Amino acid sequence: MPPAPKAGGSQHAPYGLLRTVNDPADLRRLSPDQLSELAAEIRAFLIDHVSQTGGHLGPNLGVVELTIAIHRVFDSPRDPIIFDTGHQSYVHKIVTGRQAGFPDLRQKGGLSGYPSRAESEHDWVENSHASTSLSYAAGMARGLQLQRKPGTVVAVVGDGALTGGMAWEALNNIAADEDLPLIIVVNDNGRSYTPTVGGLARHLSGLRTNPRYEQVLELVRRHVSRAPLFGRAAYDLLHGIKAGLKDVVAPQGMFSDLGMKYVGPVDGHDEAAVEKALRHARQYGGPVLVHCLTRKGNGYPAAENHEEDQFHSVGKIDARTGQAIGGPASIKWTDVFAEELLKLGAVDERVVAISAAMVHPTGLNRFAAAFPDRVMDVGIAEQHATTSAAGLAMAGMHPVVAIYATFLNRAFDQVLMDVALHRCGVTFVLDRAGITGPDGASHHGMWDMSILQVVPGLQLTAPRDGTRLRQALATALTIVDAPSVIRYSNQQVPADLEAVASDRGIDILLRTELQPRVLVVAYGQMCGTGMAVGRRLSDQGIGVTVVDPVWALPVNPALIELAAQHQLVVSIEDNDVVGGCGARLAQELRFAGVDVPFREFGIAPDFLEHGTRAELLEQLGLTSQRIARYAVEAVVRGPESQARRQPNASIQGDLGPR
Ligand SMILES: Cc1ncc(C[n+]2csc(CCOP(=O)(O)OP(=O)(O)O)c2C)c(N)n1
Ligand SMILES: CC(=O)[C@@H](O)[C@H](O)COP(=O)(O)O
Ligand SMILES: [Mg+2]
Repeated sequence: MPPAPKAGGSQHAPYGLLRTVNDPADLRRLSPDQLSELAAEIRAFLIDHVSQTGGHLGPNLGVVELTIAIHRVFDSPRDPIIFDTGHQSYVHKIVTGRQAGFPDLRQKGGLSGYPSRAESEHDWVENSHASTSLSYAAGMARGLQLQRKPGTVVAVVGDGALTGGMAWEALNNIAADEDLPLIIVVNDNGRSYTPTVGGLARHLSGLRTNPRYEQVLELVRRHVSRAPLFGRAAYDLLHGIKAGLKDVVAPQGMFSDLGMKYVGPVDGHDEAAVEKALRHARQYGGPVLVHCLTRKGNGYPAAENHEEDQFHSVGKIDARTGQAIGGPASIKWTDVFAEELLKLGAVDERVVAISAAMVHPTGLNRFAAAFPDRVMDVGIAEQHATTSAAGLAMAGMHPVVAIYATFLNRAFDQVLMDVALHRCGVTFVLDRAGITGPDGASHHGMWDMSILQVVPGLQLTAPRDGTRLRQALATALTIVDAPSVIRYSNQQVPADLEAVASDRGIDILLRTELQPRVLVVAYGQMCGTGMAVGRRLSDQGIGVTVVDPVWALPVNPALIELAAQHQLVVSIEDNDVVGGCGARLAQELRFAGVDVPFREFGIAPDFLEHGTRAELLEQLGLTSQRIARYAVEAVVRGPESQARRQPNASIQGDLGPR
């Protein structure tokens, strides 16, 4: 049990031993007692800091001893250490010289919540999308081999990430290469957010034989090595006993069946035991899978006992109690979706819901409680989720795939070729669309409208408020011959924004008395910004119309006509500006022969650092001030006045300061 942080949260208590650890080499000088003390200090450090900043507290409390052991046995960065998903890399950062950065964890300009190559030579993979580590590791190990470089690649992969398809593509390859210098450390805490699902989870728990398997083995090893038989005979005897034991005490793991050397299961909170297993694995020389049993939130009862997700990801909390700090939870888009799906599902038995290991975060938990056999958690398997949804639709159901926008990226081909090609009525509800903030580059849901707008027949809406979300979900369930997409952010739901008129499905939010010169087309939550732009233009005596297309894809012909009645069109979206809905509208105008100056405002085609949503929107110039300023100058001095500042300016340069 770590020393309890002092009342009132972060005291940044002195961490005597921890302060002496500035590099992994410092770990190798510590005695077993000091290692136990260090683990306790690291736990206290994590609770002390992450309770202040928010972050992945539970996963990191579960890998304290495991990370220490890995850094004592292997020599990072000569031995590259890859963390799958990367949310459990805080301990790795703590022991690789970044303790001082934790007060600014996940804040703009501060420490990333994931590995960061800019931060350290010990970090390799920044992508927070799960199930990729074994592929990176296989490639790196092959690279070391081909260059005849020394070094062993270590991949730390969770039981949840192992349910992802890429992990099995990699395992298939790795198992066939008996010389690959690769150690796979399975961090098996039995959970993703909730208990990990599927046959693999069952198999892993089957491998969690009682620890007696290792003890019995140790006993046999000790006595056999003293027997009169020596050399090969002793080894064969021991090997035969061990294999027999494994069959008797533990089911033969599928990893061994695949040809992988399997070591474990090992108590992942017993640093010495993990170290021993890793040293044994390293001696083997080829790919080895070391199966470590851990507990998410270990050592912090508030996390261990947190039923929903064992503090997988927390906001600011009271370090002593684990209670959330801050005002009453505001109504999020997810809450509105959860409530509406429950209502619609109660009267429409076709509705089934699919999640990729995120039932709670996507708001499906209430539907699951009411209709347990109509929610499928497929594990971290977005591609399977998408194509199995196509299968459900073919069987006459109406599947609703609830998924974070950024994670749909990896299922694009399934949306295109498995859903849309077959005209399947599947509804995708994309949560965390747009700028999400603290999770950084691979978590912003900024590409969905760009990649989805090329899918033939796909219908997409970005609701501007809760009422439009409810209406959108009801409409989506009537679309039975094409994929339908509803996307919204991780923010709280704005107040309803009623239209002053509607024109063939287009909601007109603002129309000045003055002859309208500027048309502002705002998508989703950016309608608020669109209205602010409209008010600024109106205050400057410029006639303006602000509209919400409601269903953004396919482009509504009424919007083309509306654009033709204006001198300038400005689109605003919380999506990559390249290939987004604005770009698609501009293209449709061109195709329709409507020659009106057009400027799209969106997210620059770049990988955005972590920060708050507001900070990043400001940085991107996605503000009403900047957009209105552009529109005024374009209308008053002509769009050419807004020509690119230099002939070869890239899109990024045009969207304001980087
Ligand atoms: C492709 C993808 N889908 C979903 C997620 C969201 N996610 C982040 S961590 C996590 C659970 C990971 O479970 P596991 O690999 O067992 O790691 P643990 O948190 O248990 O240490 C999920 C589903 C993700 N990061 N990537
Ligand atoms: C690591 C990961 O992918 C998730 O844990 C993610 O950080 C959750 O994001 P939210 O906090 O927006 O649910
Ligand atoms: Mg897990």
